Amino acid sequence: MIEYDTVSFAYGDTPVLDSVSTTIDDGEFVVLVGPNGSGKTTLLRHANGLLAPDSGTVRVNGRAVDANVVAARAAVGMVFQHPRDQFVAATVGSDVAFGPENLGLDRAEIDDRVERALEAVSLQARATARIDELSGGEQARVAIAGVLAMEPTHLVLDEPFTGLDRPSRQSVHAQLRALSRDGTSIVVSTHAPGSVVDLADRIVVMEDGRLVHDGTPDELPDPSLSDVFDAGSVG
Ligand SMILES: Nc1ncnc2c1ncn2[C@@H]1O[C@H](COP(=O)(O)OP(=O)(O)OP(=O)(O)O)[C@@H](O)[C@H]1O
Repeated sequence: MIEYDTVSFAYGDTPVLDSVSTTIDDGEFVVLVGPNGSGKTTLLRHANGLLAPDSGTVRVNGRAVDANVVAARAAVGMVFQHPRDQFVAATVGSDVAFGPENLGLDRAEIDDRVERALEAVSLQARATARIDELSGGEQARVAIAGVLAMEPTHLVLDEPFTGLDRPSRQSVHAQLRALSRDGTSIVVSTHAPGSVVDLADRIVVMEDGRLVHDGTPDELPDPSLSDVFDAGSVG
């Protein structure tokens, strides 16, 4: 469970988060929607201690993130906006192995994790492929596999559909749906919700650093949110 309790944050003199409270339950699929600059990335980066609140608290599995950043990072896997920036190796398998290798696991356990992570994103046949030869959708799935190999209980994806064509998006959607069914909680941020909303248990809408809507997809559309939902539809 990830709990945001009245979290406020500013970059220097620029306030970005204004007393944000919401909880992501275990196994829940949450879509975080908001225009560019509304504070989505800033909010997500608090979930594993990349940023710390000026006031309020973020807890992961009941423990304050700033009291144990290592535990929060183990529990919350993050896929950033441009997966390409996240790769550290030339081939799929070696990139996915990088995280578990840094945990100091033995080789058999590393190989096992890589196999399971690639299977979870249906890329087991591409383990020896060069990452720069993959499609955008396959690269997004490799980034997800790299995080899954760390065996997080929560997966947080910041604008994972940017630059993906429709088949690639559908493929990533399918993988996220499967992971969610297997019990991983998932948070996807997007400025252009589109069809990812169909996967969500809950939609959280941000505007200017505040949560302006937090509810099930059935509770949408709220006419006051039409600007957000008209902003685009790529997700
Ligand atoms: N490192 C930083 N230093 C100063 N201001 C920042 C920094 N990162 C983000 N901001 C500002 O904070 C505000 C919120 O940015 P944030 O990236 O969290 O929003 P977002 O909703 O994720 O938008 P986007 O989809 O464009 O990433 C914006 O006004 C942005 O310019």
